[in-house]
Amino acid sequence: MATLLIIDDERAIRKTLTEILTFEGYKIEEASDGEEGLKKFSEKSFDVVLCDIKMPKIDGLEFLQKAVDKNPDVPIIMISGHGTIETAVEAVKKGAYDFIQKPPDLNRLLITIRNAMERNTLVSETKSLRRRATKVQDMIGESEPIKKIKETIEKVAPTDARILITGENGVGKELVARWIHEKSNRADNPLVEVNCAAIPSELIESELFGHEKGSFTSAIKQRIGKFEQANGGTLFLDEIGDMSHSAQAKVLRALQEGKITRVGGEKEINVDVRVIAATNKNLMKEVEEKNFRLDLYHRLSVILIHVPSLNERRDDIPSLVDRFLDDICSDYGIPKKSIADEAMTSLKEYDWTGNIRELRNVVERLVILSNKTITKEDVKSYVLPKS
Ligand SMILES: Nc1ncnc2c1ncn2[C@@H]1O[C@H](COP(=O)(O)OP(=O)(O)OP(=O)(O)O)[C@@H](O)[C@H]1O
Repeated sequence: MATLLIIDDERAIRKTLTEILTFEGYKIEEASDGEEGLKKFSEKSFDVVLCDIKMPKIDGLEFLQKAVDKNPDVPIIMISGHGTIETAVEAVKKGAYDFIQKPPDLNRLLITIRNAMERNTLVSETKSLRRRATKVQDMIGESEPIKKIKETIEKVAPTDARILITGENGVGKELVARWIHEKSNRADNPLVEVNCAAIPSELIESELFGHEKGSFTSAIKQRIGKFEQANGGTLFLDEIGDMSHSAQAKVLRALQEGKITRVGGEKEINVDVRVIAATNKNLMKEVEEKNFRLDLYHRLSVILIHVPSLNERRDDIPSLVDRFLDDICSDYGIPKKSIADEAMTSLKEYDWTGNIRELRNVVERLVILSNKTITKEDVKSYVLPKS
């Protein structure tokens, strides 16, 4: 549900706006002056902010400036009373999305909010495009398993075969999926990622297949699901082992027929999507325990890629550490720190239950806390042994 922040010192205006917008299906938070508004704005994320211009303490313009500094992506609509229209125009020049006049005209208000939300989606879509334009991170490692994974990627990427990637958390499953997409004929189209474990089971179907307006209480407008967004490209279903039974059935149908139906809709929509799935679970065990459908398992696992844990390929640790030192020091804008041989040996022997993600965090910690050269003592002090 979209959340709006209304900042106005006039209680009556806040009350009216809240009533109207709640009725329209928005979730509303109120603030009675710019200061309170700014506090809420910093604490939570909002889809749109409505802000009065004339207020005590921090006024609308000052709020705008500070809010834009904090998060330029949230559209702010100014509410202007008599005599503040010029200020409202100025506010728009300074980054406000638009303004509406008091007393607010209902239609104009709703349209402005809707447009603002749409712009917001565009902004995030452009960002994800930009992210896509940046190069996929190198896959570091010369160990036998990594070499084999790289060879497999070369072979399977150009086909449309579905791939199941298995391995513990933080081993690089997502990176493997990105490389497969990058080297496929679909690379110019989107790679859309869904983390099935992060989405509540009652929302997963709408997330994957979209919904029609009004199909359930919070479905205030039509929404395009991830399958449609990934059309022509790749859909990466991460943590597939956590998907609900009913979503599994629908995904199976989408894979069998290449068609989906939005939640609450009737129309069948053709989708051309290559699915790559990943899981840290033993899916066959999930099948035996009846948590996962065998037919879906077979559909997803034409090619299996297992990414071994870092503890099983310790030879890759030095080159990973070296790359992370490079990246982190350049992010911090400092000369690259070096690492003593003995310190590297300690890192090679450490128990990396958190895999590569943990290794990167540890290297970042060492960069921050150590002097020019990371010593064995640094590793001893800052990388605590696991019991
Ligand atoms: N071979 C590699 N070379 C360089 N960086 C890597 C490599 N493998 C993984 N990483 C980095 O380690 C981090 C974790 O990798 P990734 O997110 O791909 O793991 P994952 O297995 O998908 O984790 P999860 O199961 O928790 O989603 C990322 O920042 C990734 O870029």
